[in-house]
Amino acid sequence: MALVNPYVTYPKDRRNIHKLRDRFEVGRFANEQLNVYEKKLITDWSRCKTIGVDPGMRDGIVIPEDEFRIAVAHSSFIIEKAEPILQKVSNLLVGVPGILILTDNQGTILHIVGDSSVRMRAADESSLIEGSRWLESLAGTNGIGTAIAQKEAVHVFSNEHFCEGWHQWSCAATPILDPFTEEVLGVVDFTTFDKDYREDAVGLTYSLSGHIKAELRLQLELERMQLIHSYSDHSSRYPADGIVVLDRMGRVVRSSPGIDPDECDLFQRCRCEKEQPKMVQQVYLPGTEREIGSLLVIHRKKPVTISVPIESALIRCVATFGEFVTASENLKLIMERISKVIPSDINVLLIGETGTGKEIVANYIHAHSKRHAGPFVAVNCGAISKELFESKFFGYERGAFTGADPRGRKGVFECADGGTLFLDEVGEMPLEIQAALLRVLETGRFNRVGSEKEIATNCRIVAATNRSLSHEITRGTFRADLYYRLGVATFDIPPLRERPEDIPVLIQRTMVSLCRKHDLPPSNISEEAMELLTGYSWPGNGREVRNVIESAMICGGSSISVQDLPMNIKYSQKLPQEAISVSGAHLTAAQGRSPDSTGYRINANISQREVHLIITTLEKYKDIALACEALGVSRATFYRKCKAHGITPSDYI
Ligand SMILES: Nc1ncnc2c1ncn2[C@@H]1O[C@H](COP(=O)(O)OP(=O)(O)OP(=O)(O)O)[C@@H](O)[C@H]1O
Repeated sequence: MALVNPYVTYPKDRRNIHKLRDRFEVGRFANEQLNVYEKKLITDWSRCKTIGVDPGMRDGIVIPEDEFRIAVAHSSFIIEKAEPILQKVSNLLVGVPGILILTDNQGTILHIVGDSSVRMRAADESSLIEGSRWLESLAGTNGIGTAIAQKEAVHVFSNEHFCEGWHQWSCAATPILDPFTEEVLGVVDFTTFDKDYREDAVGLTYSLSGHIKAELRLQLELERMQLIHSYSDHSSRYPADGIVVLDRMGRVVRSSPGIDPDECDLFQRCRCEKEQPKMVQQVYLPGTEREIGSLLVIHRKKPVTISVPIESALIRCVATFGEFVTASENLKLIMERISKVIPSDINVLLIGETGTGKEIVANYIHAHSKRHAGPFVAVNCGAISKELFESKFFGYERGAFTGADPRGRKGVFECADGGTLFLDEVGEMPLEIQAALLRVLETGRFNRVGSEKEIATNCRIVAATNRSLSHEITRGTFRADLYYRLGVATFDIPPLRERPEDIPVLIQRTMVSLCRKHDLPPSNISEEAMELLTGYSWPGNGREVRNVIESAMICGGSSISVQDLPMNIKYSQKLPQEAISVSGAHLTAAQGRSPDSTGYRINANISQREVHLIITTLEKYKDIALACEALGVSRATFYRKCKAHGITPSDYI
């Protein structure tokens, strides 16, 4: 805001203004050479005349009391900040015959401080009191109204005022602007009798307005942060709906992607054509009763719900651990505990169903450990034949066996030297190999196949399994001593069905990453499709999410609807919580954990559904690898499930 307004920059001369006003009244200024200041006065007076302001006005317009109360409530946060500032300055202006005035953006006087005799005469002679309104359209050219109209600092002196009733006053005024939007929020005015006119008065209002604006900035920043926090919080609580948060002035601070605030009735007016919010909440400053804005939950119009890529609040409330994301409070705690053991270099065992993200957790451990500059070597123990185990793990010397690389080869222990060795599906390891692995873990040394020479190894082991190793120990298929060596720190990664809040999160993440991978435009997902996806039990966890979304995106283009989902999801029904936990127990049992020890029954319906799913997928793809991919399970899991259900895959290919 620059001090360039002619009301400020031109010297005040009552006689000249008087002459100009006479010529204005008889319309004799048309052909005259007027300077910028005179032109400005003529323009402003003409505007007042055109809109019908009475130049003979002697009393300001006072609004009804209840209207004034509303105006005060509406500007309470400005009053709160401005009042102490004006009071402090007024205390310093001892003996100065003037009053400091605060108004709202409608020119309503909210607060007056200063010389009591000036204040009294202003009230008596001009109704210049709290509750009077000074917009230019009501009171003609005047300090308050003209500062609002021109959004600039002004100094309206004596007979520069359009109405005769204010000619005895001199009013310096500066608008208070919103620190973020630069909209006028109110005005600071300094009024004296015209005989006490002080050129520096406008400087006073200018600096007061700047001071108030700075205070408001701090306050609004704080409120904005709180409003955004409420938005994030509600977005994760109502993932299927749209959220709009408004600040205390009713301005939109944030709205969910796909929700157009213009399409919504943000103030819930009756008989409104626009979308009515299904929930409205006031937002308060924490620990206070101070209302800082409101939050609206809006039912999303079908079919579009979630847009990708988005800066969604849901995503924002999600914790990320490298590639691993979760909105589940329980899983966040587990991940935090994992983070704590990373610096210690101890071996870590991760237990969780297929596709729960164990490998990305292992990667996270490596990337954040002191070994991060070393190699990360992942080995799927379930995919290596018994015969090749030794050579794969320990390497072999030249000519060790027929068909081997004639130059010899390093095993994974050597490859992972100085880094992390990730042993996936460690529960699938044959007993003989377990003994060899245990030896290496105990001694830190091994021999290549066909060599007498011992090699030292220096790697951290992160192992993963979807089996209950304690159950395997009781069955005698897993060595207890190896279990204790591997599982110095053991963590359970819960399946997706036990943390349904992660389903939309993984869907969104997957859509964003697939958009990037396939160079696709941002995609949407219909509400019905989203409902089916969130109600599904995801036996293949994150991997299955990826497969389903990838094929749906390829089929459905930029908008995924129910018809793009696979049959098993399309015809799945949301399972009641009880059934979901039974289903969990069933899958756990199938993976080797004891159903008896957990006391769960196997639900025959769910078992049947799994059988149906495996068979129809096999019949559709006629290929085990493709069927595994479509189901989102590893080959080992697939075979385990076939075995558990007595299915012979070759019967259906
Ligand atoms: N919480 C998660 N955050 C991000 N991606 C996830 C998450 N959970 C699973 N995924 C995704 O699911 C897929 C499978 O992840 P990963 O291979 O790490 O699972 P796993 O538990 O090791 O499976 P397996 O039993 O076959 O070893 C990956 O594409 C991964 O990106």
